[in-house]
Amino acid sequence: MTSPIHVTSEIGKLKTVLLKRPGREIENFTPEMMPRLLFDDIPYLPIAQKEHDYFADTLRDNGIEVLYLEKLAAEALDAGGDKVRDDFLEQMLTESGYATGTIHDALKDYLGSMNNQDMVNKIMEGIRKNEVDFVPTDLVSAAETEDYQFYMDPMPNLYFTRDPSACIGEGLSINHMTYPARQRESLFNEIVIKYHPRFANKGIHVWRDRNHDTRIEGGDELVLNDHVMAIGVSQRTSADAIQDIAKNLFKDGHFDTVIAIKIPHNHAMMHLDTVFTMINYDQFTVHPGILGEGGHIDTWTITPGKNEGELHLEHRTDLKAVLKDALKLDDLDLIPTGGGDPIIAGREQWNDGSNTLAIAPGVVVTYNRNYVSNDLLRKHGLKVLEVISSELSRGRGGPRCMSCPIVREDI
Ligand SMILES: NC(=[NH2+])NCCC[C@H](N)C(=O)O
Repeated sequence: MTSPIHVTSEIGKLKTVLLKRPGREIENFTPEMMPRLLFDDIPYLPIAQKEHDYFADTLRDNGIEVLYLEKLAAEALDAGGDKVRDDFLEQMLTESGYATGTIHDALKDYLGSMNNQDMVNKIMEGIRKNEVDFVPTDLVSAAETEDYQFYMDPMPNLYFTRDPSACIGEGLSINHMTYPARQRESLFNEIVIKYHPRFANKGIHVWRDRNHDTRIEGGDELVLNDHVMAIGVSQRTSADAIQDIAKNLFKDGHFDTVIAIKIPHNHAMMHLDTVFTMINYDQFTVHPGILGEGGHIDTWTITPGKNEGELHLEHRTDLKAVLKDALKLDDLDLIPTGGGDPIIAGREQWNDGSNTLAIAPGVVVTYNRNYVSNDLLRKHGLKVLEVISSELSRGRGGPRCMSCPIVREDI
């Protein structure tokens, strides 16, 4: 039986990818909510959808099957039946702050009256107080702050499907994410893997599930080849989580090396893939801003230790040398975002100029607005497919963030 998930590199010909078409959730908030929701602006929904459809069409035109999270989630609930739907709803309400109580009951009635697709869409876009038929009379619900508009917050970051889960080999990680704004997202991935007919009971290995306190996000998880991963030590991914997943990958998978790369902990560079991506057998994009004096950066090469369950860590600071050794290459082409010019690099990195999605070795999808980086990629021999990006980029993520590869051909 071939596994429904198969990802043994960042660059192998992409066959199947998971996207989320931006919906009402990306505009269902006010400027005051932006920092907490990890957005820098409020996108204009019709244009964001147009841009996203253009992105999806670009992938389809290149022979890639596009799946949508919102559709898979509803189909998973359809297949799971009443008990699965009820458990999912309870879990979602609990994680939204309503484990019990009259608001819980009112929200459950409200969502419970919908079909699965409407319910999924509604949870994603958020629930305003004024849309639920409910007058609080008990002390706890009456004490809820009146001026806050939402019972359940929107989840505008869902179109960054890269982050709540990551496919690795024939398995995946279903992630406990860092900020409350995104923590509920991976519940959708969990039900898809457990109950969607395409994935359920197919022997998919979950390298690490969402029931953890330590945090990891897919934007930090890069599959370099069938035995080497790079994982960012970042604002979103902790060292503990990296060591935990490394142990599981070494124990039950075909992986023997995890390179942990420490990047600055800030919003513009929240994940490794905002500053570093693999785009060909021996080519990478690198944002010059992550390299310190002399081009150095902290890395730890993690390999299995002497005894079962132990890890061996080697600290090194020459990224190029570390990658060359791990990938057994004589040379490497590290292509600097914005050509290395500090103003252009800063500007283009902010709009995800380093966040390229490879759909085959040497073929990448990028945002058209990063024209300096795009030209440079072409000069380095890459085929660059540009997609439109005025509204999508306001969420601080590019083509790699907006896509979760499910199946790639081996390299
Ligand atoms: N893989 C990525 N770089 N994803 C970008 C996620 C952006 C999103 N606004 C966040 O802060 O979480």
